[in-house]
Amino acid sequence: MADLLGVAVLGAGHMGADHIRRLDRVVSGARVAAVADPDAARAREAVAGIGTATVHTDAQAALEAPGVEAVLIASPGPAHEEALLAAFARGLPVLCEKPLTPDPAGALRVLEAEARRGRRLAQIGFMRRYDAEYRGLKALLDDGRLGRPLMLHCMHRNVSSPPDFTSAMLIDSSVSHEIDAARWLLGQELTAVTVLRPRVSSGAPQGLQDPQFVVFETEGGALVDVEIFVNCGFGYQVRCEAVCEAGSARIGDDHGMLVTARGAAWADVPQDYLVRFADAYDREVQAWVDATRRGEVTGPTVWDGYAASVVADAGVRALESGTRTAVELAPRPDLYARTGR
Ligand SMILES: NC(=O)C1=CN([C@@H]2O[C@H](COP(=O)(O)OP(=O)(O)OC[C@H]3O[C@@H](n4cnc5c(N)ncnc54)[C@H](O)[C@@H]3O)[C@@H](O)[C@H]2O)C=CC1
Ligand SMILES: O=C1[C@@H](O)[C@H](O)[C@@H](O)[C@H](O)[C@H]1O
Repeated sequence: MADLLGVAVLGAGHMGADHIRRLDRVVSGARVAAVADPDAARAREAVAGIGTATVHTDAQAALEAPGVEAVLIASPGPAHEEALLAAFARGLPVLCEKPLTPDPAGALRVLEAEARRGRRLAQIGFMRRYDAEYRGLKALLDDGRLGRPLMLHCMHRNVSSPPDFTSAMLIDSSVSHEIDAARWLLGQELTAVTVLRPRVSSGAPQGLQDPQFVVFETEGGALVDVEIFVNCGFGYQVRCEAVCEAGSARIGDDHGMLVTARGAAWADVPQDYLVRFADAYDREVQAWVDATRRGEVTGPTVWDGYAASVVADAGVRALESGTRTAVELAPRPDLYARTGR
């Protein structure tokens, strides 16, 4: 366990650069061995000062670089399938940012490739499972004190969306987190989705259906509603309230310090996910490094990533058609044993 795990990071943009900093300065047991980004200047900037990292414009070259033992994929979603399959072919353990792939067909190919190998290689980057508040809520629901969960009311707001963000991406990029969180919290698959279109905010870029109101049905008969609003302008806010038979529990109101003075009260509101979920990303990457060094793979599975892609795809079709859309999952391979209620 003395040697540091050599990690190749694919993609040195917003998330990739943050994970490179995290691997270099926050988590223990790992080092950045290589980075790949078609934008070489961005890759060089992300590893400035990290003497051990080689820089590549091609992902394959980074996987083959000296000292690479594991891969962190932080390239855009459409590049994930190729990177995952290349890592699997080399037997390299992977932490792959969400989404597994944006399309269900690609996600199924990745699922089948891992299942064919007969052992897990990839952890999917659904970091909310490592957030202290989400973990507290999960523990409370699992211990049964509140009775059976009936509904989840979720809220997901971003200050602004990146350029080129589409109406579909509100679901397959942003709501993908609620899809995974709901499946995990409830221990149930999502079976159908309906998307309602509130009036569009004047703060939304031309042509973007923002906000949206998404309703999921679960196999156990619970309902999950999600307000997704990615150009709210005022803060990064993620909340979830579980309403159960014998009580309710809500997370996401934690503002740190609340100041009261002169007849008013105020608190800082985080402006983006890198602040709100900083601890969750740190725990996620540390857990991945620790498990990899033990020769294990833990955390969200490729099945979880596949299910999220299928549900999100049904959500995008529901947005387009305006009708309730059923979710159809492929049979679950034995490799991904079912857990939860
Ligand atoms: N877990 C979370 O909360 C978040 C996850 N993400 C996910 O992280 C991934 C990256 O998102 P961002 O960093 O925001 O995007 P970004 O656009 O800031 O960066 C992506 C980088 O990947 C590079 N790239 C493009 N094709 C590549 C390839 N084939 N191989 C290697 N690099 C390639 C681009 O040049 C760019 O530098 C996405 O999957 C996104 O969904 C993004 C934001 C938050
Ligand atoms: O994953 C993320 C982004 O890709 C997505 O675009 C944002 O809406 C989410 O808040 C963030 O966590």
